[in-house]
Amino acid sequence: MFEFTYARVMTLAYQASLFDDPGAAAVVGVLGESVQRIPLDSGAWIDLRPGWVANSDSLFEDLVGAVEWRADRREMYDRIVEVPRLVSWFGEADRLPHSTLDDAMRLLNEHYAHLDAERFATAGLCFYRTGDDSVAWHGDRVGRSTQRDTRVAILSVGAERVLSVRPVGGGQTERFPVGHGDLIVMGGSCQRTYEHAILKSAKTVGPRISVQFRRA
Ligand SMILES: O=C(O)CCC(=O)C(=O)O
Ligand SMILES: [Fe+2]
Repeated sequence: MFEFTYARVMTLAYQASLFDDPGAAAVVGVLGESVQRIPLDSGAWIDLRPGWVANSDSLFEDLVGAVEWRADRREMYDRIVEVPRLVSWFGEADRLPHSTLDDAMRLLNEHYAHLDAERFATAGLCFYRTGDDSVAWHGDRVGRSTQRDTRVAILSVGAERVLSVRPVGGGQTERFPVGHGDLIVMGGSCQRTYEHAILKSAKTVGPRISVQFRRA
Protein backbone atom coordinates (compact mmCIF):
# COMPACT_ATOMS: atom_id res chain seq x y z
CA MET A 1 0.00 0.00 0.00
CA PHE A 2 1.35 3.32 -0.98
CA GLU A 3 1.22 6.19 1.48
CA PHE A 4 2.59 9.62 0.88
CA THR A 5 1.07 12.66 2.48
CA TYR A 6 1.25 16.35 1.80
CA ALA A 7 2.48 16.93 5.38
CA ARG A 8 5.38 14.59 4.82
CA VAL A 9 6.44 16.37 1.64
CA MET A 10 6.41 19.71 3.35
CA THR A 11 8.89 18.42 5.91
CA LEU A 12 11.36 17.67 3.11
CA ALA A 13 13.38 20.82 2.74
CA TYR A 14 13.97 22.19 -0.73
CA GLN A 15 15.99 25.31 -1.23
CA ALA A 16 13.69 28.10 -2.32
CA SER A 17 14.53 30.15 -5.41
CA LEU A 18 16.68 33.17 -4.71
CA PHE A 19 14.62 35.77 -6.54
CA ASP A 20 11.17 34.60 -5.63
CA ASP A 21 8.64 36.39 -3.50
CA PRO A 22 7.70 33.92 -0.74
CA GLY A 23 4.01 33.04 -0.86
CA ALA A 24 3.35 34.90 -4.13
CA ALA A 25 1.51 33.18 -6.97
CA ALA A 26 3.51 31.58 -9.79
CA VAL A 27 3.88 33.62 -12.98
CA VAL A 28 4.98 32.28 -16.36
CA GLY A 29 7.50 34.54 -18.09
CA VAL A 30 8.06 35.38 -21.73
CA LEU A 31 9.98 33.03 -24.01
CA GLY A 32 11.24 34.75 -27.17
CA GLU A 33 14.91 35.69 -27.02
CA SER A 34 15.31 34.45 -23.45
CA VAL A 35 15.41 30.91 -24.88
CA GLN A 36 18.93 29.56 -25.45
CA ARG A 37 19.34 26.96 -28.23
CA ILE A 38 21.92 24.19 -27.78
CA PRO A 39 22.37 22.24 -31.03
CA LEU A 40 23.19 18.54 -30.61
CA ASP A 41 24.18 16.04 -33.33
CA SER A 42 21.89 14.40 -35.91
CA GLY A 43 19.36 17.23 -35.98
CA ALA A 44 18.62 17.08 -32.26
CA TRP A 45 18.54 20.21 -30.12
CA ILE A 46 17.83 21.49 -26.63
CA ASP A 47 16.27 24.83 -25.69
CA LEU A 48 16.85 26.26 -22.21
CA ARG A 49 14.94 29.00 -20.44
CA PRO A 50 16.16 29.22 -16.82
CA GLY A 51 13.70 30.73 -14.33
CA TRP A 52 10.77 30.64 -16.76
CA VAL A 53 8.19 30.43 -13.97
CA ALA A 54 8.65 32.97 -11.15
CA ASN A 55 7.48 32.10 -7.62
CA SER A 56 7.61 28.47 -8.75
CA ASP A 57 7.72 27.13 -5.20
CA SER A 58 4.05 27.98 -4.76
CA LEU A 59 3.29 26.02 -7.95
CA PHE A 60 5.30 23.09 -6.57
CA GLU A 61 3.34 23.14 -3.32
CA ASP A 62 -0.01 23.47 -5.09
CA LEU A 63 0.77 20.50 -7.36
CA VAL A 64 1.86 18.30 -4.47
CA GLY A 65 -1.55 18.82 -2.90
CA ALA A 66 -3.84 19.08 -5.94
CA VAL A 67 -2.68 16.16 -8.05
CA GLU A 68 -3.74 12.56 -7.57
CA TRP A 69 -0.33 10.95 -7.57
CA ARG A 70 0.12 7.27 -8.28
CA ALA A 71 3.11 4.97 -8.39
CA ASP A 72 4.69 4.74 -11.85
CA ARG A 73 5.00 1.46 -13.71
CA ARG A 74 6.55 1.05 -17.06
CA GLU A 75 6.72 -1.83 -19.49
CA MET A 76 10.28 -2.84 -20.19
CA TYR A 77 10.72 -5.68 -22.67
CA ASP A 78 8.81 -8.66 -21.28
CA ARG A 79 8.03 -7.35 -17.81
CA ILE A 80 6.57 -4.39 -16.01
CA VAL A 81 9.02 -2.72 -13.66
CA GLU A 82 8.39 -0.16 -10.97
CA VAL A 83 9.82 3.25 -11.80
CA PRO A 84 10.64 4.87 -8.46
CA ARG A 85 8.66 8.10 -8.69
CA LEU A 86 5.02 9.23 -8.65
CA VAL A 87 3.13 10.27 -11.77
CA SER A 88 -0.08 11.72 -13.09
CA TRP A 89 -1.12 12.24 -16.72
CA PHE A 90 -3.48 14.74 -18.36
CA GLY A 91 -4.71 14.09 -21.90
CA GLU A 92 -5.94 16.55 -24.49
CA ALA A 93 -9.50 16.52 -23.12
CA ASP A 94 -8.49 16.77 -19.46
CA ARG A 95 -8.42 19.90 -17.39
CA LEU A 96 -4.87 20.64 -16.25
CA PRO A 97 -4.42 20.67 -12.45
CA HIS A 98 -3.26 24.31 -12.28
CA SER A 99 -4.00 27.45 -14.31
CA THR A 100 -0.25 28.20 -14.48
CA LEU A 101 0.13 25.04 -16.57
CA ASP A 102 -2.55 26.32 -18.98
CA ASP A 103 -0.53 29.54 -19.36
CA ALA A 104 2.68 27.56 -19.83
CA MET A 105 1.21 25.34 -22.56
CA ARG A 106 -0.26 28.33 -24.40
CA LEU A 107 3.04 30.27 -24.33
CA LEU A 108 4.98 27.22 -25.53
CA ASN A 109 2.56 26.77 -28.42
CA GLU A 110 2.90 30.43 -29.38
CA HIS A 111 6.68 30.25 -29.19
CA TYR A 112 7.05 27.19 -31.46
CA ALA A 113 4.09 27.89 -33.79
CA HIS A 114 6.37 29.09 -36.61
CA LEU A 115 8.18 25.74 -36.84
CA ASP A 116 5.38 23.36 -37.87
CA ALA A 117 1.82 22.31 -37.05
CA GLU A 118 2.76 20.30 -33.94
CA ARG A 119 1.08 21.55 -30.77
CA PHE A 120 1.61 20.67 -27.12
CA ALA A 121 -1.63 19.06 -25.94
CA THR A 122 -0.90 16.69 -23.04
CA ALA A 123 0.88 17.03 -19.71
CA GLY A 124 2.67 14.26 -17.82
CA LEU A 125 3.64 15.07 -14.26
CA CYS A 126 6.41 13.25 -12.38
CA PHE A 127 7.21 13.63 -8.71
CA TYR A 128 10.71 12.73 -7.52
CA ARG A 129 10.39 12.65 -3.73
CA THR A 130 14.07 12.09 -2.86
CA GLY A 131 17.36 11.43 -4.62
CA ASP A 132 16.37 7.75 -4.78
CA ASP A 133 13.50 8.55 -7.14
CA SER A 134 14.62 8.43 -10.76
CA VAL A 135 13.90 7.43 -14.33
CA ALA A 136 16.41 5.31 -16.25
CA TRP A 137 17.83 6.12 -19.71
CA HIS A 138 15.14 6.21 -22.40
CA GLY A 139 13.76 8.17 -25.35
CA ASP A 140 10.09 9.22 -25.36
CA ARG A 141 9.36 6.94 -28.30
CA VAL A 142 5.64 6.47 -28.43
CA GLY A 143 3.40 6.45 -31.48
CA ARG A 144 4.62 8.78 -34.17
CA SER A 145 7.75 9.86 -32.30
CA THR A 146 9.38 6.54 -33.21
CA GLN A 147 9.74 7.80 -36.79
CA ARG A 148 9.31 11.54 -36.73
CA ASP A 149 10.81 14.53 -34.97
CA THR A 150 8.88 15.81 -31.98
CA ARG A 151 9.23 18.29 -29.12
CA VAL A 152 9.01 17.53 -25.40
CA ALA A 153 8.97 20.60 -23.13
CA ILE A 154 9.74 20.08 -19.43
CA LEU A 155 8.96 22.59 -16.70
CA SER A 156 10.72 21.78 -13.40
CA VAL A 157 9.53 23.01 -10.01
CA GLY A 158 10.84 22.27 -6.54
CA ALA A 159 14.43 21.22 -5.98
CA GLU A 160 17.00 21.00 -8.76
CA ARG A 161 17.76 17.62 -10.34
CA VAL A 162 20.02 16.83 -13.27
CA LEU A 163 18.48 15.84 -16.61
CA SER A 164 21.22 13.79 -18.31
CA VAL A 165 21.25 13.50 -22.10
CA ARG A 166 23.48 11.21 -24.20
CA PRO A 167 23.57 9.96 -27.81
CA VAL A 168 21.99 6.56 -28.50
CA GLY A 169 24.85 4.12 -29.00
CA GLY A 170 27.35 5.99 -26.87
CA GLY A 171 29.04 9.35 -26.58
CA GLN A 172 29.36 12.19 -24.18
CA THR A 173 26.68 12.74 -21.53
CA GLU A 174 25.47 16.34 -21.16
CA ARG A 175 24.08 17.31 -17.77
CA PHE A 176 21.34 19.92 -17.41
CA PRO A 177 20.49 20.91 -13.81
CA VAL A 178 16.78 21.90 -13.78
CA GLY A 179 14.48 23.02 -10.98
CA HIS A 180 12.75 26.11 -9.53
CA GLY A 181 10.78 27.09 -12.63
CA ASP A 182 13.38 26.22 -15.32
CA LEU A 183 12.26 25.16 -18.81
CA ILE A 184 14.10 22.64 -20.98
CA VAL A 185 12.81 21.57 -24.38
CA MET A 186 14.13 18.55 -26.29
CA GLY A 187 13.47 18.92 -30.01
CA GLY A 188 14.33 17.73 -33.51
CA SER A 189 15.45 14.10 -33.53
CA CYS A 190 16.27 14.13 -29.77
CA GLN A 191 13.81 11.36 -28.79
CA ARG A 192 15.19 9.01 -31.47
CA THR A 193 18.91 9.83 -31.61
CA TYR A 194 19.48 10.67 -27.94
CA GLU A 195 18.26 9.25 -24.66
CA HIS A 196 17.71 11.02 -21.37
CA ALA A 197 17.41 10.14 -17.67
CA ILE A 198 16.99 11.55 -14.20
CA LEU A 199 19.65 9.49 -12.46
CA LYS A 200 19.58 8.80 -8.74
CA SER A 201 21.45 11.32 -6.66
CA ALA A 202 23.86 10.23 -3.94
CA LYS A 203 23.65 13.71 -2.45
CA THR A 204 20.66 14.68 -0.34
CA VAL A 205 18.25 16.48 -2.63
CA GLY A 206 14.81 17.93 -2.02
CA PRO A 207 11.65 16.94 -3.92
CA ARG A 208 11.13 17.96 -7.57
CA ILE A 209 8.11 17.87 -9.86
CA SER A 210 8.54 17.88 -13.63
CA VAL A 211 5.73 18.72 -16.05
CA GLN A 212 6.30 17.31 -19.54
CA PHE A 213 4.25 18.85 -22.31
CA ARG A 214 3.89 16.67 -25.40
CA ARG A 215 1.74 16.56 -28.49
CA ALA A 216 -1.48 14.54 -28.48
O1 LIG B 1 11.46 14.41 -15.00
C1 LIG B 1 12.00 14.74 -16.04
O2 LIG B 1 12.51 15.84 -16.21
C2 LIG B 1 12.09 13.76 -17.19
C3 LIG B 1 10.99 12.73 -17.21
C4 LIG B 1 11.02 11.89 -18.44
O3 LIG B 1 11.94 11.89 -19.17
C5 LIG B 1 9.85 11.05 -18.80
O4 LIG B 1 8.98 10.82 -17.94
O5 LIG B 1 9.75 10.63 -19.96
FE1 LIG C 1 11.44 11.10 -21.06
